[in-house]
Amino acid sequence: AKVRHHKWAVEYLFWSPDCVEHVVMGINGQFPGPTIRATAGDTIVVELTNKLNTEGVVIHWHGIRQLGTPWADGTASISQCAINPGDTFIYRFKVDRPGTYFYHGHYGMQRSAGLYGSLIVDLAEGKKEPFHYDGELNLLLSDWWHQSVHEQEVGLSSNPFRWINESQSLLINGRGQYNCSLAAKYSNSSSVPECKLRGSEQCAPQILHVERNKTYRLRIASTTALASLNLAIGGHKLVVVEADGNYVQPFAVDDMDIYSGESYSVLLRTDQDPTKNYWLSVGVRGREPKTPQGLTILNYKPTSASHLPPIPPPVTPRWNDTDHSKAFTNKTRALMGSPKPPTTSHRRIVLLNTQNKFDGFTKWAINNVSLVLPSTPYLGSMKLGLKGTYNHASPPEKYDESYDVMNPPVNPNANQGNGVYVFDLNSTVDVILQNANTLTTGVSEIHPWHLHGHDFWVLGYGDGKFKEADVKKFNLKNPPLKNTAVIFPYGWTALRFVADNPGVWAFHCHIEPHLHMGMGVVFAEGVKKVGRIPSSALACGLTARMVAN
Ligand SMILES: O=C1O[C@H]([C@@H](O)CO)C(O)=C1O
Repeated sequence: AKVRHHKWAVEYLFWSPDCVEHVVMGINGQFPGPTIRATAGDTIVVELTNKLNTEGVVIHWHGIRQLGTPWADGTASISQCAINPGDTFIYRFKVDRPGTYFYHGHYGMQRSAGLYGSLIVDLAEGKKEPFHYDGELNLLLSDWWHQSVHEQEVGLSSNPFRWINESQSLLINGRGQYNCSLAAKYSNSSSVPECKLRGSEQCAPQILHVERNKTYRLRIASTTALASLNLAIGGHKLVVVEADGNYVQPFAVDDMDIYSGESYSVLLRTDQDPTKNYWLSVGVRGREPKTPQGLTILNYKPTSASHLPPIPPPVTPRWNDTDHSKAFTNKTRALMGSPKPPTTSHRRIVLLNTQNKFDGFTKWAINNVSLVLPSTPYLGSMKLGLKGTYNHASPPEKYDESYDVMNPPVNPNANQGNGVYVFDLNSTVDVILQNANTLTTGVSEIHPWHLHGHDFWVLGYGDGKFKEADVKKFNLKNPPLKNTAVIFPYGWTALRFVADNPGVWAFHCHIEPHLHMGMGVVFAEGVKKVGRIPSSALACGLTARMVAN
């Protein structure tokens, strides 16, 4: 096993992700940040210097469990203090399992500002993937706004509330086209002109070059702020083989959904006419798509990449065709031989997701509590037994049974809080995520929930209110292991995990403005067993005083 050392500077850059120049949060002069590549068992060291001048920063390694290093999880107010301007923090952690991952900012809305990149862990030497492939292509998907993240944040926390609305563009590896379209000539209604790109522009699509009759592994991760996406490649099938770093029973689809926080590997067989090129398209699901598709080209060598595909890009399924999304999601099953969940759990918590008001401000709340992070990070507070840094009462384990999930809340007023769900170390926990109607009649939204520090088994999805009888329908045979799972509109999702990783862990909606509006909870287990926390992670709030003494 190797130690892979990286020296990074986070800074604002002028950049044109979608051919319009704005400011992005980049790393070492690059947007997206550099790809980290490692082998399972390696140790990754990132020496991160904050060159933002007027704001703190942290980076979360999404999908890496941080076994034994909970202080390296990169969540401001939870695992560490934000790194101050000019300071350097050293992230040091082991990548114990192969898979497709990514990293991103986890302070304020810095992910929306562009602070992200890919993290790919190869199999340890001598080990074999359960599938064959000849080549690899990497796609990191995101959405992009022209309004600055600071303006977005202020709008979300203003009264009256100002929603960020839909993004201006979708980016594939940080590249999209706003004022023009690669596929303008196929569109009869489009008012945008054909893009005239030379290929060297920051917004020029990254062409996917392939050879005929080969199998490619596409590694796809979504770090969108808001959008749920659907990806398709004209004329080609996609065979899904990995989800969130875990192997799945392979299944073939014409198009696939990917929610923010998810990652997949799909196999692509280049078995089509090699004298042509093909569109790869990415479109918005679950919200009325006011954002044009993200596009790039699958180019068969030696055909010229400038030959536009003869047929229009794949049409994204209708945004509100939830059955299509459910059909895809329900196909995901763990690969035979994968670890199975314990057959029973020690504790079940039910988390109602609602949009609420607090003092006139629009919020999201979980069991009527909207999360406000404390100024002293939990990990240090809890390890050192500090009092008064967060709500010590246990947050609610369920919601009022009479609550009508099909209608807007009768009493829309939520509380604010920052209590912790503390689990017995090594206990098995079930979480039922219960969706509901927003403040608007007839609206329930998609929320992809991401758990830090663990994978969970997805035991099932259902419509309406979760009932005790639904337990009988749990899939205990081959539930997929994931770190992010969606709740569908007006539905529930059941998860099971083993609380075996001493630390304090965020569990939240991966839609960044929703988390900003309070849509998250905090889990903890075995904190007394956590090793020595580096003092650089404790340099704020009440823990700073302990370090000073
Ligand atoms: O949090 C949100 O707020 C808006 C809308 O509900 C109110 O404008 C929206 O679509 C969200 O996802």
